[in-house]
Amino acid sequence: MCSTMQLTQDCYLSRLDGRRKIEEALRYLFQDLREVTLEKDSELSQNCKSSPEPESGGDEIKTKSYLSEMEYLRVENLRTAGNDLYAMGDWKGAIEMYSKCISLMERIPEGMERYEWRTQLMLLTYSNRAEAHFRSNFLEDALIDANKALLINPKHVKTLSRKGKILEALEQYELARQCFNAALEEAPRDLPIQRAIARNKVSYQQAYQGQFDLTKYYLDGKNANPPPCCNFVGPVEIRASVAAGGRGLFATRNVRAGDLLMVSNAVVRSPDKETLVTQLSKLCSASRRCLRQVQSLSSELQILSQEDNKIPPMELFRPGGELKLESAADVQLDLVRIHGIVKVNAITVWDSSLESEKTSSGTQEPEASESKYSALWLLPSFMNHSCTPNCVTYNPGRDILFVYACRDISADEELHIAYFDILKDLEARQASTSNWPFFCKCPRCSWECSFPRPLNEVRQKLLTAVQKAKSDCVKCLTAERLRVRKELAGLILTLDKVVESVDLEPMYKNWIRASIMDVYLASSRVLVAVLAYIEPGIRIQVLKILVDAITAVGGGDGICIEIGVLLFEQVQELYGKQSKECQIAETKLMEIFKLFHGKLTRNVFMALVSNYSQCMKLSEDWTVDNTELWDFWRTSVIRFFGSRYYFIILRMLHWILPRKLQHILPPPGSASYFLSIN
Ligand SMILES: C[S@@+](CC[C@H](N)C(=O)[O-])C[C@H]1O[C@@H](n2cnc3c(N)ncnc32)[C@H](O)[C@@H]1O
Repeated sequence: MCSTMQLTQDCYLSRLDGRRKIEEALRYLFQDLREVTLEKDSELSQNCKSSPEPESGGDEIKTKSYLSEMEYLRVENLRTAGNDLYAMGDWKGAIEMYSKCISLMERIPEGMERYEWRTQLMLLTYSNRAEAHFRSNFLEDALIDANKALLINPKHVKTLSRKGKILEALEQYELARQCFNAALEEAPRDLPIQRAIARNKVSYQQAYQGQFDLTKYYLDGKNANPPPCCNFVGPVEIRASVAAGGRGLFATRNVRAGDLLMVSNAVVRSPDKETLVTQLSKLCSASRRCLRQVQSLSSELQILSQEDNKIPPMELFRPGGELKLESAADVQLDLVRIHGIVKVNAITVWDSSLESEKTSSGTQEPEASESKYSALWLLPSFMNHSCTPNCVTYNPGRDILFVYACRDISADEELHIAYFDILKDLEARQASTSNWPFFCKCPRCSWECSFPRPLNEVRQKLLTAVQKAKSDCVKCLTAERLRVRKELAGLILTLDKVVESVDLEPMYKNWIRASIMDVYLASSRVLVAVLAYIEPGIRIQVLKILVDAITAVGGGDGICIEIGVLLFEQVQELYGKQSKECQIAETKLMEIFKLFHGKLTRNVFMALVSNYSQCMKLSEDWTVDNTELWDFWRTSVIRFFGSRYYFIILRMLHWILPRKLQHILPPPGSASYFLSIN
């Protein structure tokens, strides 16, 4: 019987090849067996006719479960078709074929003649279907299949390593390690398994111990990609938030500024939020774990959702947490709710390819522009907003979000991040929160609400003065410009004297400074633009004020690092690299970096300083304005050599001067490069 079946199968398959084979097979397989007509192939049909039919009558179970020769042939063909579709990357088609194949095989009872053959085939089909499920993100289904295959043969190497991979995707790194080790025992020289074990070791350290090594990423500069990072859940817990209502994230123990609290990979990302909804819906229908995680997020659709205020178990988010392989039927998520979840929780971040333009990492702003994308991070979605937050987010790219404590936090304290730029006055911050259905009552907002003098008015006046001085700088003649800029330098210090003279605790003074930060920044950027003319001591003083104010209010934003780096460079220049002042400035800058990047080695710290420094030089805002210098060169060249030879001389100077000094010449294309003098 076996040889007849083999012959039939060979006859049939030998006539089909490549795509035609699959198409033919599919057409054939989808027909009811009774309708299968193989007349076209006389040889094959003859063989089929000659194969024995199942015996009629007799034992009831035997006749029902016993497959006809045609059905045996069909089992083989279904499996082959499944494999072919799998090879073509059609996971859905492959799963369908394997499933049909399995249900046919299930009809062969134990003790039958071909039971051994059926067992082997069942093992391979389950194993392949596990892989197809894995590739289409049906992780729990993939695990169920891998388990079934391993029940048949617990030492099947391919299935063991597949199961390890699936378990890793389900964040079960310890169980994954056991699978890879078992596979290695069977195949000690298998390189992919050895590599999987090495990878698993890194994942284990990241997910369970919070050890992430981004050294290479930092040293490779701004165009590098961070390494894959696992989710990590540090000393945090979801609890009811009395202050905000709903839920919030809390510290479970005391943490120090710069400690890593969690790492999260976005589950979906897209430039537009509509696509996020589609992606999320697809993901939820594939993975029950993901569905339960997403379902626990707030949608703020009070009528539709009772989930919004439930406290989900941390196990749901913790790598290695309990894994339930339940059916999808008991958990449902409709599109309206997914829309709500995306609206409330998706964060808009800068695209990592535009790293240099990043001003703040991971601020939640509902509006998306071309250079930004929206993504949904699960556990960080439980963090509420504060205008004086104790946590910062850092997104190095690859949809990874690191959350660091930006100040010391006590056990049971609620963790907050800033949803938007908080270096603004109360009115502007309140305008930002209007995108969300809440009114910020954080200590800073509450204090500013009761502040007797409306800060905004003062800020507006100062800003107008700065703006006027800035435009005067551009319009007036060189000598005049210098005077105006010196006045501007005075303005920022006068402003700070006013703030300093107010009878308040230093923290409140810094809150005021943070609220009028745009004035400080506008003025300080102008200050930086006239590096050559302003006394360096003043510059350092101003930059120090800014760094202190920003760290006091939020513990650090991208801008804080920029100013910190600028301050460090100025101190280096003024006092020398070996000076005590420089060492103090370096320690301070390292503290600031720690808030964003955790603890760093000096090597990495220096590389990061240089990266930021380069980015700032490229960024328009911080570009040193050398217009006066360029104008001086242009007028001198024209005066001595005449306008006829101006361009030739200029080009020669560009050629002769070392790279370091090139900046003193007007760069080609700049306004100062051309002959006309404004
Ligand atoms: C990303 S969710 C934060 C977690 C949410 N509280 C929960 O229970 O799932 C954002 C929502 O939390 C609430 N929220 C965030 N910060 C808040 C604050 N400072 N005060 C009041 N509600 C806040 C708002 O309803 C906001 O739309």
